[in-house]
Amino acid sequence: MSTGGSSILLAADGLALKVGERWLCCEFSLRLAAGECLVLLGPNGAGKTTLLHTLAGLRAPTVGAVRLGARPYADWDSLAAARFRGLLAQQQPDHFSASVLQTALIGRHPHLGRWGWESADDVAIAQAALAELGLADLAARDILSLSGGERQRVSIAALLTQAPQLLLLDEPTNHLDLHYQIAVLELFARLKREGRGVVMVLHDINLATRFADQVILLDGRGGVVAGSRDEVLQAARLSHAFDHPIRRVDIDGRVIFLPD
Ligand SMILES: Nc1ncnc2c1ncn2[C@@H]1O[C@H](COP(=O)(O)OP(=O)(O)OP(=O)(O)O)[C@@H](O)[C@H]1O
Repeated sequence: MSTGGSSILLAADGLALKVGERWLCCEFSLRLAAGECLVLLGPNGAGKTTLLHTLAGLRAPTVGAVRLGARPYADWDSLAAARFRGLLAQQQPDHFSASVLQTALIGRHPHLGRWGWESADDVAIAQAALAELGLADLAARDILSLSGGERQRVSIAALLTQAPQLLLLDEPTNHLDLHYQIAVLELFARLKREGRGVVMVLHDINLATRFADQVILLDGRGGVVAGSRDEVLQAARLSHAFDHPIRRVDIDGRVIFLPD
């Protein structure tokens, strides 16, 4: 995949991943430029989260190299890396009571000075992020009292509060109703247009069709196809990867993939 001359936020060369004795994907490369969205697709257990965590620098690739901006993760100071890229994890472990605002403020930690105190500006950034996710009225609520969808939106607000250049999102639509699924993906699309980079794991092929510029499709058997959205999202490739017949339908100028 090539993205011309614009600023590269994330690159991987000759990447291949193995867990235990099983290869999740054979070698491939990627380039993600500012202003682009890459979607990772594939069946359960194919390796999407493992790949996302590798791209986030949380685990080393089995083969190949990952670069954040122009440098390998090993050359990054951990706080600087946390200001550059942020990860929305698939599950949020909540063990202790905290307010929604305090939880969103965790996103400011990589930005705080040596004493670690949040300033009024940090609080304003967190409050704006909560408002963006429709959570302003819940700012004082205990995080342990929230519904699944509300909790997911707080996690997204914490990521916006972190304000990284590159957003790595593991199933960002988890727990969200239809309205918020589209709203959060539109929000990430806006951040992308403003010059950030987005990498996200999705299960919905039609949301991938709508929001991706590039796609990496893992087939769960070690096969991987990486390329532009239209190169990768083809009925035959998707049917093979998901081991289920999938048809392409064109409706009112939009492409829809339907499982038989
Ligand atoms: N430490 C490990 N040892 C052995 N296998 C592992 C380990 N970690 C992950 N796996 C396996 O690697 C595979 C890929 O897991 P991963 O979570 O990346 O898949 P995924 O595509 O994100 O799946 P899902 O769609 O179900 O979330 C799974 O079969 C998982 O059980």
